[in-house]
Amino acid sequence: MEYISTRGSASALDFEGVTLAGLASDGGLYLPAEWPRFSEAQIADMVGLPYAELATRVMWPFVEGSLTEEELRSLCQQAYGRFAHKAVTPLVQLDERQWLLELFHGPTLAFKDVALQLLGLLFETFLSRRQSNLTIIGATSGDTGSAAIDAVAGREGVDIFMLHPKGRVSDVQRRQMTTARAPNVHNIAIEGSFDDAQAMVKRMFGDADMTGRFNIGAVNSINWARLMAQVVYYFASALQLGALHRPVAYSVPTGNFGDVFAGYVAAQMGLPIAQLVVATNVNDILHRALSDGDYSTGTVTPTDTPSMDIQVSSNFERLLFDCGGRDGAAMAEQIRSFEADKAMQLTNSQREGASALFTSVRADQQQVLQALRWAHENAGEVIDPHTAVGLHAALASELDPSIPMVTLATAHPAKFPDVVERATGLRPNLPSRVGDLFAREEAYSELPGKYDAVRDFVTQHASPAA
Ligand SMILES: N[C@@H](CCOP(=O)(O)O)C(=O)O
Repeated sequence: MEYISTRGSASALDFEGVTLAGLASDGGLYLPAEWPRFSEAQIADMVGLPYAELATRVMWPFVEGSLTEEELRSLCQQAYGRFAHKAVTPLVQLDERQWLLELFHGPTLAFKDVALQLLGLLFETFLSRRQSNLTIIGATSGDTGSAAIDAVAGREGVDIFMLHPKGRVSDVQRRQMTTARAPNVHNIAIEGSFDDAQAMVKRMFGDADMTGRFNIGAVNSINWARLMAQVVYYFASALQLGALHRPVAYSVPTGNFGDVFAGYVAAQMGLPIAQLVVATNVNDILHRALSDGDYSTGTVTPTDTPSMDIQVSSNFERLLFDCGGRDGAAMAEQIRSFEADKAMQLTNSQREGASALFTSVRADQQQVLQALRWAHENAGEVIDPHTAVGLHAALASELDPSIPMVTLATAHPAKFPDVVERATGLRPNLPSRVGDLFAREEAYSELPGKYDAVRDFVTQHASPAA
């Protein structure tokens, strides 16, 4: 499989190349040169497979040429063997129509583990093959940070620098990152928002001095391998719900558009998906873009759903590129003008292409609390506030009620105990697998929200390229 950049001028790479590169050298995001498509018979053959085997079948077309099928199978077995539920991503029924897809049974209690547990192993495999090393630079609004740290802490040949917006993640989220004590882990709290952190990460990939000295790598969903691994749970859930006989719809709480873009990829591969509902909080750039074509940033408003407090959604570029005719030069120009004006209008073809599968709903804080209460009172389920954003959107959907609607339950409720308690009166307990989180000592550095400060910190602490 060959991968091309959304901005058209970076060299095409194979799967190993894109996994280690993270972001393309022209600032774009990598995508497969064409979508692999399964036949109905191939999809029917996947029904009932254990998760690791299903993951091997679904991801094989993307990795072929860089791994053998047996190598991929072994990595999937290792990655998904660490999950606390045998099904890895179990479905829970809420009522006749509404379902939850629980994605939080990994080590750090959020959907990010599904991809990052595998990505850690992919890095190890490719780096030892090349006898090389990697300086990972990542940004998190709460969940990616701990999942990435868990995946690479203590691994040979990898340093990780994780930026989080100071004071804007939950206590559990922060502690999950800052209590991980391994010499290759560097947590940095920056002044500013997640968008500021994400912008610094992307800037470092374009900083010739840094890329000349270090092998810079990515763990955010700008890295194609992240999205690829997230495609699998759409297959797992849709097949369980009989998607070969009736399509399934999904409501996806999202900030960086990666999780829902993985659903789009599943649909391109032949999975019968009726609709993807993009669920946002009041930081609603995606909702405005999909409903009015208006992709303009505003100030980030801190909410009860901090992981989604994002105004610049990296993966939206992948959708615009794919729906807009895959014109790299036009995409590069559109992004240049967005970066200058902090605003852009979607083209007609981008709007039409997106509307074939996507719709969107925005949830304010009251609606989030109501959805939390709805799940508890109607189905006896305690959900996290991000999942509640998705559930609010799922309940608002006007789709044919015979189509099952699956809300992605992206995080464990115990990551956000205060909000859950405010809505339901119940304070969820942390599962024992996170251990004595509140007894452990924290360690992190604080830096101003300035690129130069982050660059100097990385320069001082990272190992030079090998
Ligand atoms: N919501 C994320 C933000 C980063 O998103 P990613 O999917 O690109 O890693 C978080 O919790 O950190």
